[in-house]
Amino acid sequence: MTFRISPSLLSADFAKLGEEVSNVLAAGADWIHFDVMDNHYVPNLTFGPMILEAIKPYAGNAVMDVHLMVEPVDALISSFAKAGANMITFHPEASRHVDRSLSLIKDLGCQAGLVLNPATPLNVLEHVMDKLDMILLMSVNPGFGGQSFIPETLNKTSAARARIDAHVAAGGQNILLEIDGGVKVDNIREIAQAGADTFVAGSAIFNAPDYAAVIAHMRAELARV
Ligand SMILES: O=C(CO)[C@@H](O)[C@H](O)COP(=O)(O)O
Repeated sequence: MTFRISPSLLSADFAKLGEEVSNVLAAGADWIHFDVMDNHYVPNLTFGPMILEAIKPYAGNAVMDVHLMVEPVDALISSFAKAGANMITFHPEASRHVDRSLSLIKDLGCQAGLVLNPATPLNVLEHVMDKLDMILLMSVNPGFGGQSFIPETLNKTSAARARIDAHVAAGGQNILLEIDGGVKVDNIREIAQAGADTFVAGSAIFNAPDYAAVIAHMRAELARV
């Protein structure tokens, strides 16, 4: 399996975001995870599309993995697609018309995903599997970096993996499975063994003095899966 590491800029130094993007990619990251919080859907406020546009040149060809923690979603989907997002994910609770929001993302030329909070059941995926490029399972409640991984996420990850495998076996497209929250060197292997292939890590990488060393450690753990 191919694994991807997507460092969350939420824990980066906001005073030098462009440099942080270049540095973490040079340190071996695959994607850049861009957490958009609106102080409405979640109790925190981060960045908008103008910031994404400003940092995009620092990312080269790396996927800008935009996680919308906003409500409503549709107007911002368009703004972030124009600003350079490659993957756009949103929470089903935040869209009145989930199928329409997924189509909007695809029509704008981006990849689309749904994000499930720890207490959101997998059933919400049932009628939209054909439209998904990625499922993002939150392993913390959204809004803040630096929280502890919720262990029940491992069972949910296995169940999501089983759904994806069944979908592919029935002739459907592959769907990436990303986990976000409390991902560290010491739990990434267990999360991968449960079925994840894409890992968001914020504080584990950006709070460390040597990004490359942490990413190399994570990859070494993933190589043991
Ligand atoms: O979306 C979120 C939080 O809402 C995450 O992306 C966190 O930013 C991950 O941070 P760590 O738990 O890895 O520090």
